[in-house]
Order: sequence, then structure tokens, then C-alpha cells
Amino acid sequence: MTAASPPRPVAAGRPVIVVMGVSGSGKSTVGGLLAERLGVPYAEADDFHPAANIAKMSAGHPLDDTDRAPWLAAIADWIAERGDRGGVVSCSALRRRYRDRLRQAGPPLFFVHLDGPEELIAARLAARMQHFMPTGLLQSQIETLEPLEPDEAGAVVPIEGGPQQIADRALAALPATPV
Ligand SMILES: Nc1ncnc2c1ncn2[C@@H]1O[C@H](COP(=O)(O)OP(=O)(O)OP(=O)(O)O)[C@@H](O)[C@H]1O
Ligand SMILES: O=C(O)[C@H](O)[C@@H](O)[C@H](O)[C@H](O)CO
Repeated sequence: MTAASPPRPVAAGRPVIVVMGVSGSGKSTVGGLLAERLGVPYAEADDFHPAANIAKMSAGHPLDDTDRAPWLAAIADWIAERGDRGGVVSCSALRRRYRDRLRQAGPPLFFVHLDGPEELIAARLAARMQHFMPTGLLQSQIETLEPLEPDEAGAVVPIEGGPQQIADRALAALPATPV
């Protein structure tokens, strides 16, 4: 019987940054900028949804835990593939258990929670064109959100101001040492 190979050491590498928050908080906008500024790949969480999830949200129904399970698994696979080379992925990651699922992927994660007043988010959603997510789902997103807990590596970043300003804030919030 051969011994199992030891897990790949990732703790000393670059963390994968998960840009989290409710729909319309700016995850895609800020996530893309962060990846550019850090010189690492970016992944858009919406690209990992099964078609049924997109159809459900488009029809105005919030996803439940069962719907989100395969989506989180696919994002976790992307994170695992990054290993210790870093990356940025947008993902609402609204509940603690969803974030636990992503942490199971292996690489160290740092969560950037984009947070701001409901009116500001609603106004940005109302102005957004050509997106499947109805503004009416914002309320359920807010109700589902469980804020980062003290033992979770991450930071809350306010979303007032322009995208570059928010990206600057997020960059300043990143840990200087491995998470
Ligand atoms: N700082 C900002 N100032 C003004 N508009 C912004 C800002 N950030 C994002 N937006 C705009 O607000 C809308 C929502 O942003 P974005 O799509 O990045 O949010 P999201 O969190 O990725 O949403 P979803 O989860 O629904 O995909 C977009 O139209 C975007 O262009
Ligand atoms: O967990 C969820 O309910 C979903 O991931 C949503 O957050 C959407 O994917 C996104 O916000 C729409 O773009």
C-alpha cells in the first residue's frame, strides 16, 4: 500500500481574492480592476451558474442552497486550480456556509465584501443595462447576506465613489502577509 501524497503546500502563496456582496454591489466591476492591478486572472461567478439558475433568477426567483451547490462547487474548482498563484473571483458568497464551501477548495482565500447603502445599490442596479438579474431580487440578497465573521480572512470595503477609488480601497485592505 502506498502512502497518500502530502497535500500541496499553499499557505505561503498568494491568496485568491473573492469579491463578495449582494447583486449590484460592484463585484464584477471592482473584481476586474483588482485582477488587473494585481496581474492575476479574473473569474466571473455568473459564468459558473448552470443554465437553470440563470433561468430561475431571470424569472424573478431567488436561488436556494440546492441551486447554489453546483455553482459553488464549480467556483471552488476554479479556486483549487489557482493553487498558490493567486486570482480574483467575484462571488456573492452571501452565507457563511457558502464561504466555508469555497475555503474547502484549499488555497488561502481573502474575502473583499463590497458593502453600501441599499439605495445606492438599487440605483446602480436600476441603471444597469442588459443583465439577467432583476432589481427586485436585491431584497432577498440583503436578507440572505451573512456578514464576514471575525475568524474569516477578509475586509469590508465601502462602495461609495468610483470604481477605481473602490479598487484602491480594496487593495489597501489586502493582507501584507500570507493569510
Ligand atoms: N463605483 C461605481 N460607481 C458607479 N456605478 C458602478 C460602480 N460600480 C459598479 N457600477 C455599476 O453598477 C452596476 C452593478 O455593478 P456590477 O455589475 O459590477 O455588480 P455585481 O455585484 O457584479 O452584480 P451582480 O452580482 O448582479 O452580477 C453596473 O451597471 C456597474 O457598471
Ligand atoms: O447567490 C446568488 O443569489 C447569485 O449568485 C446571485 O448573487 C447572482 O449570481 C448575481 O448576483 C447576479 O449577477
